[in-house]
Order: sequence, then structure tokens, then C-alpha cells
Amino acid sequence: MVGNKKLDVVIYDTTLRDGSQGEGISFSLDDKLKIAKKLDELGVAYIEGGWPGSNPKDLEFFRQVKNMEFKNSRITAFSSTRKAGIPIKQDNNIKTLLESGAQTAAIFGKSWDFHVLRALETTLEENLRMVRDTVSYLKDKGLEVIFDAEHFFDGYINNPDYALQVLKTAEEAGADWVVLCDTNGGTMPWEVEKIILEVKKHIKAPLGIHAHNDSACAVTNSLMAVRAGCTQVQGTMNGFGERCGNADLCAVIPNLELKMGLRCLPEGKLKNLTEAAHYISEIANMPHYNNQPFVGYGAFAHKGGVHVSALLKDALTYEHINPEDVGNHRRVLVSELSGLSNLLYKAREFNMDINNYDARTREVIKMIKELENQGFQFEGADASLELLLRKGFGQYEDFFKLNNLKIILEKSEEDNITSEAMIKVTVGDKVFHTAAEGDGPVNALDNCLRKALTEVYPEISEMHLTDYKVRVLNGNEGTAAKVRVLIESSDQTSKWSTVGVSENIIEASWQALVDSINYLLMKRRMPK
Ligand SMILES: CC(=O)SCCNC(=O)CCNC(=O)[C@H](O)C(C)(C)COP(=O)(O)OP(=O)(O)OC[C@H]1O[C@@H](n2cnc3c(N)ncnc32)[C@H](O)[C@@H]1OP(=O)(O)O
Ligand SMILES: CC(=O)C(=O)O
Repeated sequence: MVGNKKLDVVIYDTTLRDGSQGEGISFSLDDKLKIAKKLDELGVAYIEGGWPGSNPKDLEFFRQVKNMEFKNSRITAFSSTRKAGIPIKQDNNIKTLLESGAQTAAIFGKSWDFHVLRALETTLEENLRMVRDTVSYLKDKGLEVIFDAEHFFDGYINNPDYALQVLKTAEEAGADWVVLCDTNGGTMPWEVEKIILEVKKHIKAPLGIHAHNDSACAVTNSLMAVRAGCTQVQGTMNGFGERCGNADLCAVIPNLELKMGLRCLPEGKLKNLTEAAHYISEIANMPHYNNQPFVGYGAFAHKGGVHVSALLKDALTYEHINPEDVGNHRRVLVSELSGLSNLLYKAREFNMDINNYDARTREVIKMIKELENQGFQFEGADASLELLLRKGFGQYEDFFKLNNLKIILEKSEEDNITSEAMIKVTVGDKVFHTAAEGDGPVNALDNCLRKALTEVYPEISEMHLTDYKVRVLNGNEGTAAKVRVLIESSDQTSKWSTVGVSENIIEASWQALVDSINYLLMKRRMPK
């Protein structure tokens, strides 16, 4: 139990402060307020909203956040110890921190002698006075104070007496928490554990850990710190942060709860983790790392046939936790590495009743392997896969037939290139002959095909192309290279993906486009 909450470890989220120090991240004020709300819903104990003395946006955040209701989280304002050589009352950062109205302050102070001398260019004694003055001043003002001992591990390794003296000074001045920071992210897990066990002999205030990921050890170091006695873990969602980032709370939290049996979120909140992680990536405009442990879309995606075969018998064979515990879900991918099990699993998702005794199942697997050898990739094209499978089992026939297709591209010195497509298709016993222009040849083809088919299949007008990706498969062939086209389409209720492969980009696009339209028409005719 930590504080008045029934928690074994408290989570201190610094996505909005240290996370925003990550390259490529720039939150707007609105983004920050939305993320704070999401973090409160997730149930973290502290949300570090920013450094009020740093910029007007952060200060405004604290003004606005006061009007919001938080159920689980305390909003924290970040700042440094007072400047060297000035009285605390004259320090602008501390003045602005008080103006922000935050009830909890996180103050970073130097604990590595080298940093005091080289970065602050002051004396070791003055640094101790800066720590004491700042912590005691804020405590006198009634704030909760978290003291972040910057570069603590490097400091301890180089001069343990001074590093400990800094912690003791903060503790004596009334710090509610003393947080040990691996600021440069270079400390090894065994060093973290050993040093914290030593610190515990001298410091009675509750300890926290703040680890950076420069040696890819931030999550491990945070867990080791908890084992050694820290009861607060600072980190960021998705590991955003300065340089290589901070400890990824999306891994720290489930490891604490599920592996170490330590409660760090209110009951029932862990299952919101995946949704919160993706929401924050989206707002940060950062691509979500697919194989991010626990919360990546690929974290529970199974591709190898041997894995899927065992998984169907018991999920524990290839999953370390139940994906739903963190709000994620299992996915099975079909590819050239599949066995019958992958296809059976996928067929179940498609509501198809097939079994491994049926020779057609093996035939479809064989066809998939041959097509992947030609460059198709079905793991990202579920709709093409379902059509293939249904075709293999006699459950589907194309909705139209192509008679012929012509595309004309025209360019002169004076004019931009223009594209026009002409198509003749047969539906039943009717032939449709149309022409259409487009922004490029694929767009002209798409417009023309839709125009030809909408009279018989008006639902096509509800379908949109939402993504179009081209991958060159054998770049060494230059402009004669084979390409793979992946198309994502959607209607009001769903999204689906299809694939085409050819040396000719128009042919590859045609295959993906035709699959996309056929898929929509097939789905619309299936019983709900
Ligand atoms: C480990 C961390 O992540 S700490 C957080 C780092 N985050 C940031 O720096 C983002 C926000 N920072 C800012 O907006 C600006 O740097 C400000 C407003 C804080 C300061 O801006 P400036 O006054 O122009 O100073 P500048 O950024 O050039 O240098 C930092 C100053 O802080 C001093 N400083 C650094 N750490 C501390 C500390 N713990 N206590 C007191 N002063 C400190 C430095 O000595 C330097 O002072 P100097 O200008 O007298 O040499
Ligand atoms: C406080 C902090 O952000 C650090 O030491 O990394």
C-alpha cells in the first residue's frame, strides 16, 4: 500500500513532459489536455503536465487543467532546483511553478558531482543549498514535493558519498519522494539493484525510479528498482522521451501487475492499456510500433504454422499472457509459413466451416504458398485471402467479367499528363461499355470500373479507397521490376484490404481493385 491508495507501486507518467522531449513530438495544448484525461482514465497516480517555467503552453496547461476533474491522477508540475547564487524567492522557475497552482512539484536537482562542477559551474556546497532551499520552500508552501535526483546512478558510481548527501539533503528538507534517475540511460540492471539496496540503508523517504532507455534497459531497470524497494516508477506511454526515450509504461505496468503481482493501477484498468497507448500515439502523430510488447497490434500476432497449431490446442503454448488482460487481441496471419492450422483459424474468423481432412484445405494452402512465392502477401490482405479461400471451396464466383480494357496516357510539352480509361465488362448477359478520366491511370481505371458497374451494383458508390501502397519486389530490375499493390477500402461500417502483383503496376492495381469490389459485393449478399 502506497500513500492512501491501495497500490503496491505508484505510476508517475511523464509523457507530457519528458515524452515531449522526444524528437518529432510536439503536443498542442489541446493534445496535452486530452492525453491527461486519457491517463486519468487509465488510472496512473501522477501526471507530470509540463514545466510551467519553460513556455507559455505549459503554463496555460496548468491554468486549464484546474477546471478539469481527475478521478485517479494528481497533476504534477516540473522544475529545477533554484538557480545557483540567487535567493529562492527570486527564482523565476519556482515563482512560475507556484503560479501554476499545481499541488505537487517534481524538482530535479544534480546528484553527480561532475555535473555540478561542469554543467552548473558551481560548488558542491552551493548545489546542496539549492536542493535544500527549493524543497523546503515548496514544502512550506504546502506542496507535495518529489525530488528527482538527476544522474543519480552515474553520480553514485563516481562519488557515492556526495550522491547520497544530495538525497539526504532532499529528505531532510521534507521531500515526500526521492526519485533516482538514470538520466543518461547507461546503467545496467545489476548496478541499479545493487545501488538501490545501498541507498535504502541511508534514505527512509519512499524511493522512485526514472530510467532512460539509451542501453535498451529502461523497463528492466525500472523492474529491478521495484524489486530493490522503489515504490514509484516514472515513465512515458510508448516510451516516448529524450534521445532513446524513457521507460515504456506500456511494458512496465503489465509486468508489475501480471508478472510481479504488484497492483499499480486501480482494479480493472489494465485492460484499457492498449487503447490508451494507441490513442496517445495517434495524438502524438507517431506511428505505433507494431511489435511493441503488450500493446502493439503484432504483440499477439502468430505467423508460423507450428505456433498456430499449438496455439489452437492451448494459447499458453505461444503466449506469455492472455492478450485481453491488457486490452489487446490475438491475430493469426496466413502466409507461405502457414500450415493447415493457420487456415482453419482464419476460416473460423471468416465464418467458414472447413476442416483439415478436406483435400481442398491443402489445395488452398498450396496455392497461397505458390502465390506468395510470386510476390503476393496475404497477411496484410485479409479480403483477398477470404476470396481465395471461398473460391477454393466453391462458395464464391466473380460478380463481373472483364471483356477488355484500354488506358490512354497523353502528354505534350505544354500540357500535364492526362489519363483516360475505357472498359467493357459483362455482368450476367449484359455488357457495359464506359470511359472515364482520372488523376492518374489507376484513378482513371477505378473511376471507369465503378461507372460501368454502378447501374447493376449501386452499393459500389458507398465504397472508398482509403489507402494505396506500392512495394517494388525486385528493385534491381529497374522499371521492369515486379510490384505488389495493397489497397485498403472502406464503406460506412468496415475496412478491408486486397493485394495484386505484377511487373505492370496497372495490372497489379487492377487485381487489387477487382478483389476489393468483389469482396464488397460478396459481403453485402451474405446473411447478417
Ligand atoms: C534531465 C531532464 O530532462 S531535465 C529537463 C530538461 N528539459 C528541458 O530543458 C526543457 C525545458 N527547458 C527550457 O525551456 C529552458 O531550458 C529553461 C526555460 C528551463 C531554461 O532556459 P535558459 O534560462 O535560457 O537556460 P538554458 O536552457 O540555456 O540553460 C539551462 C540553465 O539551467 C541551469 N540548470 C540546469 N539544471 C539545473 C538545476 N538542476 N538546478 C538549477 N539550475 C539548473 C543550467 O546551469 C543553465 O544555467 P545557465 O544559463 O546559468 O548556465
Ligand atoms: C529528471 C529527468 O528527467 C531525468 O533525470 O532524466
